[in-house]
Amino acid sequence: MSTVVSVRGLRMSYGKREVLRGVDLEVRRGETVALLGPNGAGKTTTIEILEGFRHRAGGEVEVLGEDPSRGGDDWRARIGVVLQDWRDHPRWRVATLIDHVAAHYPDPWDTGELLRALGLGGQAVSKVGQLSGGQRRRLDVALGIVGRPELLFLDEPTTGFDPEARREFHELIANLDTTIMLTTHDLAEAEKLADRIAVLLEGRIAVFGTPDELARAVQAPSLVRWRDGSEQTAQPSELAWKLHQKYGGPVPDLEIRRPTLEESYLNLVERSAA
Ligand SMILES: Nc1ncnc2c1ncn2[C@@H]1O[C@H](COP(=O)(O)OP(=O)(O)OP(=O)(O)O)[C@@H](O)[C@H]1O
Repeated sequence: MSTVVSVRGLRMSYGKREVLRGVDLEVRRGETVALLGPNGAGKTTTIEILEGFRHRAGGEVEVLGEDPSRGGDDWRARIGVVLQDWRDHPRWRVATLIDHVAAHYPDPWDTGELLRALGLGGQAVSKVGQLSGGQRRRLDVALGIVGRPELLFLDEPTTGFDPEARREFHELIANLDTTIMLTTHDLAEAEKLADRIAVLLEGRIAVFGTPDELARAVQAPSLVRWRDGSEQTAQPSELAWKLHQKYGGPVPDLEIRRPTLEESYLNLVERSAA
């Protein structure tokens, strides 16, 4: 599987404040990677460096085979970007704006088809400034994918979506045939969309892997419940074995619940803050 994004020892500072202190990351073609981390961890900074919008202080970065700080128009046309906050063109009509952006790409989506796919079919002639927050966000996504990018960056894509819009958006993203890198604070979203999850903490990637690998690496406690009690433990099979011995056979109503992604994540963040 080929590598689409390769980051080695990425460093970035704002003034004297060092935000990224050696980020290593690799995204393979076709996969969806979620970048998680607390507020201010440097997720947007990382994404903006990969998009070529920000110059790094150090380290090696390659996106679609090029250094983003030197990427030209052809390179940029292969990348789709959905920024966190994009407030412009209030007077443009939705379809006109998409047509305008689509004209910059060699093989764009058909505007009507794209709007329908994003649940914006009824807003084609609405002015951008009159859209609701969720509709505006979907338009951001439309603008990010209209050029059928090989690599799509989504920075907190579903902020402000209602549950139905979020579900529809997840279906759309899951069906996109492209490599995706997204940031989110929604753990359920990361679990649903991402093949692998990277957690950015204190300027480095603390853990990178599937949700299961993350849970194993973090070793957040599992909950063991049985008829006569319950206990949280990082070694559930050990406890189950002890209980087995204590009962002299099968443990009545034994249940082992592994940590959710959210529990693993919070455990990791709390440990780093301690
Ligand atoms: N242009 C800038 N100038 C100075 N400091 C900045 C700038 N952009 C970001 N920062 C600082 O760098 C740190 C990382 O910011 P960044 O936006 O990358 O974090 P984030 O992980 O995306 O946060 P959030 O989850 O809140 O979006 C923060 O402390 C932020 O205040």
